[in-house]
Amino acid sequence: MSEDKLLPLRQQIDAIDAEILALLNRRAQIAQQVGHVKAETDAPVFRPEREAQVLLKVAERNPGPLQGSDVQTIFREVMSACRALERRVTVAYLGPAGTFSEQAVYQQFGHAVESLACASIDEVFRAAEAGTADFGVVPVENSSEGVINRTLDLLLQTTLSISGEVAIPIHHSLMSKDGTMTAVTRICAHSQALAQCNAWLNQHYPNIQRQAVASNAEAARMASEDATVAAIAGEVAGKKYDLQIVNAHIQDDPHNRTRFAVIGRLQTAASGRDQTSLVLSVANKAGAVYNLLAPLAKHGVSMTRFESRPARMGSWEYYFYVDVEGHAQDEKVAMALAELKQSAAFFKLLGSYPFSH
Ligand SMILES: C=C(O[C@@H]1C=C(C(=O)O)C=C[C@H]1O)C(=O)O
Repeated sequence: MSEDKLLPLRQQIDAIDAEILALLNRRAQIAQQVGHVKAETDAPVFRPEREAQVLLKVAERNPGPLQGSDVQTIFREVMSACRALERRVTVAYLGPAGTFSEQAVYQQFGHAVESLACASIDEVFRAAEAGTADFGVVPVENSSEGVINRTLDLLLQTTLSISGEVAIPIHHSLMSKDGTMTAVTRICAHSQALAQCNAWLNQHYPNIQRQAVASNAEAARMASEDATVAAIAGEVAGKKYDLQIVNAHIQDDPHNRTRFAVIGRLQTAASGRDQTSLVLSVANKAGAVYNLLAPLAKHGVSMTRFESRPARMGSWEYYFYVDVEGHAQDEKVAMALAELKQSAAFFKLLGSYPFSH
């Protein structure tokens, strides 16, 4: 009988689990001591650069057979639980619960956090600015649909810094109460999700009405109460509202991803593999943008992102959202930024944080 063979293997697993448990709690005791040291100087509990280094190291050292990314998931939660012994940080996000924003919170902080659902991106910023939350998580850009304008506008004004970045794959599913489309007369989702599934919907359900609602989670809630509504949402939201999947992964781009910024009062220290975000503008004259960016090339700093937004002052002027490789305190980045600041009409450092892709 296979049970006879399983028993000794399971006994070995039990013994290993006891060792893991003891080691986890030894780690937790040290984290508590770290917490006491930090409390003496009112130092920040969450240190994204240190957590990024720990995650990088475990993936590098991982001998297998466990996959590196799975080992990182485990350690993210270990650190989250250890950190919660120092203090449980509060993180505001664009709610309701079950959205991809909530998933982004857990991807950055693990599950041992207090997550605070907010009704709008503005409210996430306000919560972090007022100190109701230690951090906020806001969407910045979707790989299919482009930037989230409201976030870019608020980053321009805020006193907060970007202290981290999370990118998560966005997989949309079509879901209904009974897993069929028989009774369905309306497909509901956030306008971004409808746009990201546009070609698929045109092909499969060209005659069913589409309705944009406040969030995919709201669409899922509606579908759970009304058999004539199908929702497009992530599977987490579907589970939360007990929906059945009609079709999984219906987004037009299989690599669809959204980047989120972690915003807070913390200015993240260098981890060794970092990225820096800034906003610039120049006077409206020939060659101005070219000249503006020259210091980056001069100091060998790579630009990884360049996005423009109209300044909305009636003139055709733009704000440029630029990401560069490295930390603002790295020598060559510091020199390039000092020169950029000199020549730009407007310069704002949004923050430096661990590189996450
Ligand atoms: C233990 C610390 O505090 C937190 C928890 C960490 C961990 O569990 O490894 C790492 C960084 C901090 O976010 C620390 O700063 O070293």
